[in-house]
Amino acid sequence: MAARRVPLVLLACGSFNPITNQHMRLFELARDHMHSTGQYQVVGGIVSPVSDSYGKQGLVLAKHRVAMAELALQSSNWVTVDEWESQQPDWTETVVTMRYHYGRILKEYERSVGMHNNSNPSPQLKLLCGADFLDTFKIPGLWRDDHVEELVGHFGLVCVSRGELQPERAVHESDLLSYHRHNIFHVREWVKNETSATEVRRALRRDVNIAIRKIATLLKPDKDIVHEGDHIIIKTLSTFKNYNMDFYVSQEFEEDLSGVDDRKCMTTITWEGDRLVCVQKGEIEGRGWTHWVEGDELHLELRAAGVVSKQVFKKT
Ligand SMILES: Nc1ncnc2c1ncn2[C@@H]1O[C@H](COP(=O)(O)OP(=O)(O)OP(=O)(O)O)[C@@H](O)[C@H]1O
Ligand SMILES: NC(=O)c1ccc[n+]([C@@H]2O[C@H](COP(=O)(O)O)[C@@H](O)[C@H]2O)c1
Repeated sequence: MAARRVPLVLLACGSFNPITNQHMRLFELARDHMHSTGQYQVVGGIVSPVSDSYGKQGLVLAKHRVAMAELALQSSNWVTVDEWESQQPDWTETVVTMRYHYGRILKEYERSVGMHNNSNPSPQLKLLCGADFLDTFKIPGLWRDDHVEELVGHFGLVCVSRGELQPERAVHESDLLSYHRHNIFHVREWVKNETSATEVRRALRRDVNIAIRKIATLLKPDKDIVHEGDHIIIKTLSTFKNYNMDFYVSQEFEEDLSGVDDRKCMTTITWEGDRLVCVQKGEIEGRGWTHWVEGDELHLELRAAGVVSKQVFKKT
């Protein structure tokens, strides 16, 4: 009788700032590879974005990184985003995140064993990473030795090649990694792919047209409104762009939206009862918006060429 395969969950920790299609491909490559060993059955994948306190330059707020990852992974039936790490008040070391998920996975398994009396092998959790991640083990002071030991000795690593990096060499040059090499799985990505979150952010910064419009639909912005008589400032704060609208009620002004979606228009904002109504005369017919408050909610209706979209903001 064939030995039963070990159920395996793959966990990827990182900034996901933002998630890219290469992150999603990592999971697919790793799953195929682990299945090809004949020992494992990959039963799930987890994307775990770091918390805001990681403090890396340009790190977008966790709620946006999580929201983008959730949308990106909607089409996957086995990889999900987990918010736990991203919501921790302090930066969480990777091994601590692994312990948390493994504890959760084991509890679930024990519950199912109790219910079905099954004799399947216990599940395992392995860290899924790119070759650049493995290279960071050798940076002095970045990783505790006992953490690396636990990571590769107890859990295990599935490492996907990235560019010219040589993860096999990194393992060979470390006594600790070499000792646990049987628990480090190397996956070769043969398709040359230089996608990186840094490059995606750079492209977004430089080309605000198509990319920013697409990303804007994924963001959850905050609104900060300062209201002094007829002078109103509405700040729309999101991670890729902040936009300030500074105006006097009933006074037409030229609105420069070049940092948002590359257009200028002549804008007038007036009160209609307790609703703030904006008319934007420019390239698109019937463009404008209406803001109003209902209890704890700020409502925004956006209009353009007969199309209406709505946003609701919760008071914080
Ligand atoms: N193109 C890629 N090939 C292999 N691994 C990748 C690739 N892109 C990301 N990864 C891996 O995905 C994990 C999470 O990556 P992370 O969020 O740090 O993205 P990143 O693209 O490396 O970001 P940045 O460019 O900002 O450093 C890491 O283990 C990283 O090595
Ligand atoms: N000692 C540790 O546990 C340790 C050290 C450095 C980075 N990391 C993790 O590696 C990942 C690195 O992500 P970035 O490549 O986006 O910086 C993050 O998830 C971070 O938490 C962990």
